[in-house]
Amino acid sequence: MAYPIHVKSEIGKLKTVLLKRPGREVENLTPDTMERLLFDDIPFFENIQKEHDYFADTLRKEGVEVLYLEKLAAESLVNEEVKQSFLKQMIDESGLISDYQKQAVIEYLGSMNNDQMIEKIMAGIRKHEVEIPHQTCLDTLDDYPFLTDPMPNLYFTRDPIASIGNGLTVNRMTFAARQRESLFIETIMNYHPRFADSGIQVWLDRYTGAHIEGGDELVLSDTVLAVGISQRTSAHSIKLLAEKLFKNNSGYEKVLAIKIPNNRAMMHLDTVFTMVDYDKFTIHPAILDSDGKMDVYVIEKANNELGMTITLRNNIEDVLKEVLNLSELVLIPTGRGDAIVAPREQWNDGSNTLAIAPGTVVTYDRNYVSNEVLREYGLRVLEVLSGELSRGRGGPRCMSQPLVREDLK
Ligand SMILES: NC(=[NH2+])NCCC[C@H](N)C(=O)O
Repeated sequence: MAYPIHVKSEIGKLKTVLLKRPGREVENLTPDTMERLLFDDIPFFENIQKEHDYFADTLRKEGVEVLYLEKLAAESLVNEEVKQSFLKQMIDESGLISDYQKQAVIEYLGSMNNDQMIEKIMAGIRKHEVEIPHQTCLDTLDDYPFLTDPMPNLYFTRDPIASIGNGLTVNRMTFAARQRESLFIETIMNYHPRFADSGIQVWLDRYTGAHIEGGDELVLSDTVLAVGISQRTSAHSIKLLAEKLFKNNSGYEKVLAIKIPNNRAMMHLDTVFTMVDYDKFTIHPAILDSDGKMDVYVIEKANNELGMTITLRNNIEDVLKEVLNLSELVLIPTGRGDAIVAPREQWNDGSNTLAIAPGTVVTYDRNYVSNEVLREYGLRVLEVLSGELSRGRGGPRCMSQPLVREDLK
């Protein structure tokens, strides 16, 4: 049977991917809100859309089926009851204070067709758009222009979800700015005809008591995962994920919990480390200490009381060789490891490659040194436009969620 989700590696030929075209939500960023909404600058709208279309076309030309989150979400709400309960939950999670506000917003959105409604929820709702009874109540009087916030990070489809084997994690995200994103995913998985009732396993849901984001979740093989302990993913959530995978015949038997620095530039593991071929990885040198070491906790399925053993190691190269049965392995340094080039290109996601087949990667054109190094190592590098997309601090891996990859031979 063909599963709607089937991802057993980071590099198997990509067959189906989930994207989100940047919409009005990025036009609703302002200098006052961008930091809280996790942006470092305001993108030029027309160009960010063009660049994203170029990215999608690059994938299509390589034979990848491109699905759009916004379209799937709208198609999931055909049933009126489903639509109403989705709307209610979305509005409950949108930070509105009074019931009057909530009711007025639900009525406003409910009067639209499903495509418009999804677009509007994602874009955010300005105060002047909705007439609210009892407008004099204090909670609508401040200067803040939005009733519900825009969700400008939606084009980073990597994060609210992670496909693992024939299942997924629907993520409880760290910052309020992104938490509603995974409600779209949950709704699609439960109600879209392509996914509903197809036996997809949910390894963690968005109500899990610990946070995790897909940028930290790397599927190294059909038995091994790597998960970053990062600004966005807690060690506790990795333990919960390992437990769930080990107990439920997922096929996964090892999880590498990789500790990375907690800062803006390196918010997720995939901003500093990605797999690009059977035996090749990109790595940002700044995650290694002066001896070239870092903390890697190897979590293995076991027949003990915990159901697992946990061993602290510090040589990532040795650990990767062992768990992937490789005699040799290449770590390719971002920006050639240069003290200026590496941090500069990493900032614009020079380490954040999307592998679409073993040895074929999609990268941002601006990171020309890192791209050159990848080519020197024999990789096929497909460059995409990055003037505006990069302002959201995410690259090709962040902007894509593989749903189906071919198994490796
Ligand atoms: N997988 C990733 N590295 N995603 C990058 C997400 C960037 C986004 N602005 C955020 O801060 O959440």
